[in-house]
Amino acid sequence: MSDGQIVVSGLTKHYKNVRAVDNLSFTVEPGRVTGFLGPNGAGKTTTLRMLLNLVKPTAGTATIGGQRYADLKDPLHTVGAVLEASSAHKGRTGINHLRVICAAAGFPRSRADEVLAMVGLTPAAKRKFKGYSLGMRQRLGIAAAMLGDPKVLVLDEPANGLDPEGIRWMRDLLKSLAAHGRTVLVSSHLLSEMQLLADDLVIIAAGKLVRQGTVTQVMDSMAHSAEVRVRTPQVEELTSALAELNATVTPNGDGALLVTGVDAPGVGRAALKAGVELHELTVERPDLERVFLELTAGKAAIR
Ligand SMILES: Nc1ncnc2c1ncn2[C@@H]1O[C@H](COP(=O)(O)OP(=O)(O)OP(=O)(O)O)[C@@H](O)[C@H]1O
Repeated sequence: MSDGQIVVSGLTKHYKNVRAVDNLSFTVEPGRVTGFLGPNGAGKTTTLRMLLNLVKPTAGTATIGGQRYADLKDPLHTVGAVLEASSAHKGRTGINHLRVICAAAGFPRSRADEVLAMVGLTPAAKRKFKGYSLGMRQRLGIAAAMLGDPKVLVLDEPANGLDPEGIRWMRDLLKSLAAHGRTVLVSSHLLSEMQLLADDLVIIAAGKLVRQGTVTQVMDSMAHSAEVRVRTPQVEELTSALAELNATVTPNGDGALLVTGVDAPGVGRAALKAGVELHELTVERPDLERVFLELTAGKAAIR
């Protein structure tokens, strides 16, 4: 087993009336950014907290490189985590916040300057934490997580509070950390962001796994919902030919028809057979936003 592989197996957390996480299993590979997606209340934070030994599972295990967090020999060099907008002593400067952690963890003091530079906060090093914007606090949180140069990075909704430029910066940083072999697990409900950032996706709803795979695999698994856009001067003939195949045909308003239930070759064959002239035949891939909504629709309520 690889050093930085995360394996979640049968992980379960029941609170009094809520199955926050329900027999959840998935793996997260090193060298890749994995997006951990789910609607509000899906159980993402609870899962990450169990992985980091901050919440005790009702059942199941979560391991990093084959070991539970509690059994890691050198946790600070193994896992760095940013669980919520970083909190720090309000009157302390950014650099001092990091130096305090270095001192407590036995890291060299110079490491504080290195990670501060890594997150682009050097110009604000001597400003007090209370004057930091939410985006700057997120950056400081990441800096703190990177102090031990960990193999695994776990971030809960790191894009929260970041402006578009901050989000781009975060994306580049996380991708480059993964490209250097680290395991990067990022929770989010920002699907558009995950589409740009993640290599792999783990999608949960109501505490349960709904999909795991590469971004492309997850999209392909939803291929049945792909629509075929077709344009023809013989709308009625094509519509009735497709109706025989039980396809659903919806006028798109711009003169095109949107067809579901039959793939593009099927539409082409039906048109040929019916002697219908086609002016356009395109597959409209569903975007991740739609895939995600379809996968998790209705699940948030049944808890
Ligand atoms: N300490 C707790 N006691 C009782 N219920 C809890 C506790 N922590 C979480 N829950 C419940 O467990 C479920 C999952 O919560 P969790 O915070 O893990 O979801 P999430 O996916 O991180 O959601 P969000 O995106 O809103 O942060 C929710 O219904 C939540 O109310």
